[in-house]
Amino acid sequence: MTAVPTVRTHRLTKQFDNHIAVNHINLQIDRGEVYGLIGPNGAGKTTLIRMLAAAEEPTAGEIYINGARFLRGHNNPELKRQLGYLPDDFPLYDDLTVWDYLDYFARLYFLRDPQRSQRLHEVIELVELQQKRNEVIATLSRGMKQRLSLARSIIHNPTLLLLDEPVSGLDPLARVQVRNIIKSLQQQGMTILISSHILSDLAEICTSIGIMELGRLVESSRLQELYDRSNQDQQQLLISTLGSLEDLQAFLKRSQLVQEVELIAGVPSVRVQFVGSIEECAALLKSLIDAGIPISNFHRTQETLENIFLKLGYKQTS
Ligand SMILES: Nc1ncnc2c1ncn2[C@@H]1O[C@H](COP(=O)(O)OP(=O)(O)OP(=O)(O)O)[C@@H](O)[C@H]1O
Repeated sequence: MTAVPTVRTHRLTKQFDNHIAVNHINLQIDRGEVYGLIGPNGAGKTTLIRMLAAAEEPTAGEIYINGARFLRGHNNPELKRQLGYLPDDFPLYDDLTVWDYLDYFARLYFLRDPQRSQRLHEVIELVELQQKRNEVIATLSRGMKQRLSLARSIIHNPTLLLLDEPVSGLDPLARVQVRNIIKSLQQQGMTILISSHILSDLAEICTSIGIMELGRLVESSRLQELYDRSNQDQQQLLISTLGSLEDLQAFLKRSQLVQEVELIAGVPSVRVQFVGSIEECAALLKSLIDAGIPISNFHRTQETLENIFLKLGYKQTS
């Protein structure tokens, strides 16, 4: 029996006046995935996330969370209990302490003591705000505030966490901290949907990627599949030798699968554009060794998610 996906949508659509912001989207996110949603400004990511979070009513289509359907015009309390949502502009209450703020939200979810206090300790530890527990929110840095918002969105231990641009405006260290929290939540079994324009961050944490363009989901794949597909067309190899660079270059140029060989300044290495499969790549390495060329490094580089996105040719909205 196949497992029920955590999120499934069927022809999900949102129209604002004459503008279709989300257009017949069939999305599936399996349990335990970290699903990265990317796409240019105005592609419809926020609108899609808001519909999944029950913050926006769809114009048409269906949403299923863990197999149960969101009912139109119904409060869906059981389903909402399974959702955590961090919008990109959620207000914090500056005068409250970290503890009181989280306690307030825990009460909204009817968590009772001693479980409520225990859960507060857990999430405060997870987002590393133990030292700031009794500080008022106004005194926190931007990164700390974002970690606190993340703690608020998971206080009720949801199965699905929806994060809309959670790292925008954060410095590199603060982004690492948020990434680490997301990794911990995934290890605890949470399914996470995250939108971001910082593709290098998504590449670090995501298991799958969806690309939106003009309201449509134009790509939805496992991250590894995207990498494999992009590597099928062309790969870059970095090869170093202890011997003569000229011999190495001449040998490589005889291979029909090598399109270009470029010397790298200052080091005994070449950069090679290679158009073969991974097996042919292994065969190239073997042939170099068989030919007696002393190879000291042979590295097949991974295309970045950013390059894959650009190579796929997705365009900006107007
Ligand atoms: N409440 C609304 N009323 C009218 N149009 C809206 C509304 N919300 C969003 N839109 C429009 O729907 C389209 C999709 O917007 P959305 O915010 O979902 O895109 P996005 O991919 O999240 O963009 P960004 O990356 O800039 O956050 C845009 O053209 C936007 O102007």
